[in-house]
Amino acid sequence: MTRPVKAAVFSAGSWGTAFGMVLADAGCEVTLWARRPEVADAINTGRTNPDYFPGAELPANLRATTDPAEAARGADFTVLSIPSQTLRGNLAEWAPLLAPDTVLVSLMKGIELGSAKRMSEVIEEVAKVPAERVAVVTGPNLAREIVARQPAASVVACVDEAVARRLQAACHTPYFRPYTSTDVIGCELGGAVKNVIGLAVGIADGMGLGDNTKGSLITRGLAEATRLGLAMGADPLTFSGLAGLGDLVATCSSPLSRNHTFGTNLGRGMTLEETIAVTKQTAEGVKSCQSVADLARRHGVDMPITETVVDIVHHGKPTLVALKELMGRSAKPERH
Ligand SMILES: NC(=O)C1=CN([C@@H]2O[C@H](COP(=O)(O)OP(=O)(O)OC[C@H]3O[C@@H](n4cnc5c(N)ncnc54)[C@H](O)[C@@H]3O)[C@@H](O)[C@H]2O)C=CC1
Ligand SMILES: O=C(CO)COP(=O)(O)O
Repeated sequence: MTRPVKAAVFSAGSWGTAFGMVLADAGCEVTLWARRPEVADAINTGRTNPDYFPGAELPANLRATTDPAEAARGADFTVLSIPSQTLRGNLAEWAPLLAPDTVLVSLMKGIELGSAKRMSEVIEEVAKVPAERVAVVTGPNLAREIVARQPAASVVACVDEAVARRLQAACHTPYFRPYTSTDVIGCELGGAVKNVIGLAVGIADGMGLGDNTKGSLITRGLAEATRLGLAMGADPLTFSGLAGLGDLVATCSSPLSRNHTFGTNLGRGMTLEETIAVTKQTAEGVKSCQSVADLARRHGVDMPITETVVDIVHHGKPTLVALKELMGRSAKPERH
């Protein structure tokens, strides 16, 4: 008899809990690492994570612990779902605890500030593992809808296709349909850039602008992601898939998106400080817009919407001025 696949998920936030549930529903034995003992207790005794998903019942094969060594022990897959900017520090602590040969799986949609590294690059560097042992899950996967077991598709990417197929089997459920890819670069860029465009669309929504603006921002945002991807060696077709267009559509249409909501609050006239104060969960685009803009500059790629988001969010540029400048750039042919 073959033993069940074991998965460790760091941590018990919104997407960590939801993806842990997906893995458990797919038949894995899952241990979530929670920072706070009350969260681990609620999961183990009440089968719920009330801070994130009040009322949602979690499966019995999803357990939680505050002990990272216990979570990591014997895991075939070690899933990482924490804010991108904390990954390097946290993983340095967890690396000595990781099961030998475990596959590290990033759920994170950010780019490291300063280094401008993708999450899989940070993982390879800190855990000292080859690219063949690092995978990425990305796509239109708003955690709250996943916890409600509403149908969604996703992409599991690894440079080693056999590893991607193993992960695909480990997280395939009647409501969660993962597709494999070997384009890790494209998948990670798709996730990081869509958060920045989600902020831009949120700002436009908050300013009271309509669906023509939204359609324009999504499409030209996709062109920015594709251009950056091409410059960095990604497959441009990845951006018209789930990791690109699919996630842009979900994020830019949904009030469940933290990036979209963050932008909407800014667009309505809240200050950055006020917006941060009312944002309870991770909105990766707020920091990653700077690292995406940095990547673009390093690769000589023009990303005007991304630059505009940086100007509004970090340099306090008034939204109307930023909009006028964005629309007033020199006329061009439509290119990706
Ligand atoms: N929530 C969603 O719908 C989705 C989120 N993602 C991505 O998943 C990643 C995680 O996001 P969420 O789970 O949504 O965020 P969250 O804010 O709901 O949860 C973050 C988790 O990280 C923990 N954490 C925060 N700071 C930490 C630190 N310094 N050290 C260790 N742990 C820390 C928190 O306790 C919490 O458990 C992000 O990169 C996000 O872009 C991707 C797809 C869907
Ligand atoms: O990545 C997500 C959906 O795929 C979640 O988006 P937010 O991080 O903006 O909530």
